[in-house]
Amino acid sequence: MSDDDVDHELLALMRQKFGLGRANPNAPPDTKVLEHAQFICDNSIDVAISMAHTKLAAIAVSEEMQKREYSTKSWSEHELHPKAKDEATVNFIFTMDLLNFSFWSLRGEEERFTVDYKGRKWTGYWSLVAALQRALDEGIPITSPEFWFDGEKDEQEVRRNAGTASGVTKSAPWKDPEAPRLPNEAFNTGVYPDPPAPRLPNESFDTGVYPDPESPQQPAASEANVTANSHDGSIEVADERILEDQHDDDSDIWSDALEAQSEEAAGPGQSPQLNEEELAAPQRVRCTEDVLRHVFRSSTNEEIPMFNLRVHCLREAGRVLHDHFDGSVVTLIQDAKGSAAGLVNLLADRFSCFKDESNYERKKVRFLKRAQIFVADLWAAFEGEGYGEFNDIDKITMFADYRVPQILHSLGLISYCPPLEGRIRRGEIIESGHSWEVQIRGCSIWAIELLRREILKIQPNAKVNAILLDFFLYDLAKEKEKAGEETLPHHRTRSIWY
Ligand SMILES: Nc1nc2c(c(CN[C@H]3C=C[C@H](O)[C@@H]3O)cn2[C@@H]2O[C@H](COP(=O)(O)O)[C@@H](O)[C@H]2O)c(=O)[nH]1
Repeated sequence: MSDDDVDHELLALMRQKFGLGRANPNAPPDTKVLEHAQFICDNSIDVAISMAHTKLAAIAVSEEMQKREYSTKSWSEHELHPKAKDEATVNFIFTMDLLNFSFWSLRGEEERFTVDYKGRKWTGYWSLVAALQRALDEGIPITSPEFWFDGEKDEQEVRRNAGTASGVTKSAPWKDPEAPRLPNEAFNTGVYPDPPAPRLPNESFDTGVYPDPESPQQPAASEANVTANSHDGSIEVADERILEDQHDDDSDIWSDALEAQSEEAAGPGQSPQLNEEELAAPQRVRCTEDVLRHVFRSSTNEEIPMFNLRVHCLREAGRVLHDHFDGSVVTLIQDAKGSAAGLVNLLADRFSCFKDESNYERKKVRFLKRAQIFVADLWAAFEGEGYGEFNDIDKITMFADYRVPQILHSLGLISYCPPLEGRIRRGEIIESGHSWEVQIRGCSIWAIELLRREILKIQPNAKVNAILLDFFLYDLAKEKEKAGEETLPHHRTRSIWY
């Protein structure tokens, strides 16, 4: 670091020591996400924003949004989104955005995690929404916090009865049901130990013939999984195959635990069988991992990505809501007193699984993607009224996921340095927290802000904010993907945050 570089850590320390720049307790809440996005963009060397393309996109995007009459109403028009303006919808949206991350797959369209619902096959984000709707149709109360909270106690009882708690090797502490928590550094780095790699196709076990790792459908050698070593916080990049071997080594112990609870999956698309009592009275079903595997069952060989961590998110949210918000999401919303930024900060402060932060140039930066999209989904679903009424909704920024940066790149608003573009084009995983990932996320947020400003320059009365721009561009990205118009693939980072 050269002499004239600002040492942000030292600056923050001096401010704290001399009470300078201390947040005014009466100031309106601010998430700092937009400020940090501008800081990242101003200091990015691998990702750039094109103002020329931003100005052009402002014309095209505003015209298309006007043509489609794009508004908060568009949210409820999606087939799978809940329509009622009630507390059940609040709970649905909270559950959805608690788990709204990492749906991309190393597998082809036929093999990737897929949910069959209402006669259609749903993948990606929509597979999550479909799985939740399917569970509710089956009478499983998957969107109620007390269900997740009570399930944690049930789970420990089930495992104690199965006598597996002591049997799980310490080499994978996150698998040990008695382990108090995921390693703290996992929350700090955002890199979580991957759940056991998906099992190989069943026929491999029957025939003993395993797919040739070099064969085209296998992930490229460089597409690795990233796992956090829970002992020293280091990041190990393990090849997919190595991870599968590890999984096979541990799987006896791990699958013993599951078998102790119920029959193993009867094969692709079949979940562990719920017992007659559970099937007859699903509303009394307990939220054990077995039941969650049933909820998130796939019609292919791939289970929902990062299953363990999704369970962890549900368990933590159930505990925090029970301990601090009377077990109610509505109470959580009311505690924010009508402030969108206040609700985002409340989520980030109270729920570690919403605390989506990173470091850039020795400064802590906040993205808070799922906390922000929760507030945005509430605002859109309730059309700015009732549980969706906020006095500062325009403080919400774009949600730094992996899909919108892809369309921003295809529209020319953002561009990548050749090594980064090459890595994305080859589909190689970028470690969570890597400078490249932080630059993509920060510059995408700032690009949407610049786009919003350019639209208001040409249409001062446009009803547009970062949320509607983001929703519109996400939907546009999915339309392009469906039409096979994808250009550069999205960047791949296995992350719990987005
Ligand atoms: N920035 C942004 N990211 C979004 C969404 C949505 C869906 N929002 C719905 C609600 C209103 C809109 O009209 C949408 O219909 C999902 N995601 C993220 O994308 C990824 C999933 O991608 P794929 O694997 O292709 O399904 C994953 O990180 C997920 O968290 C969005 O709107 N904005």
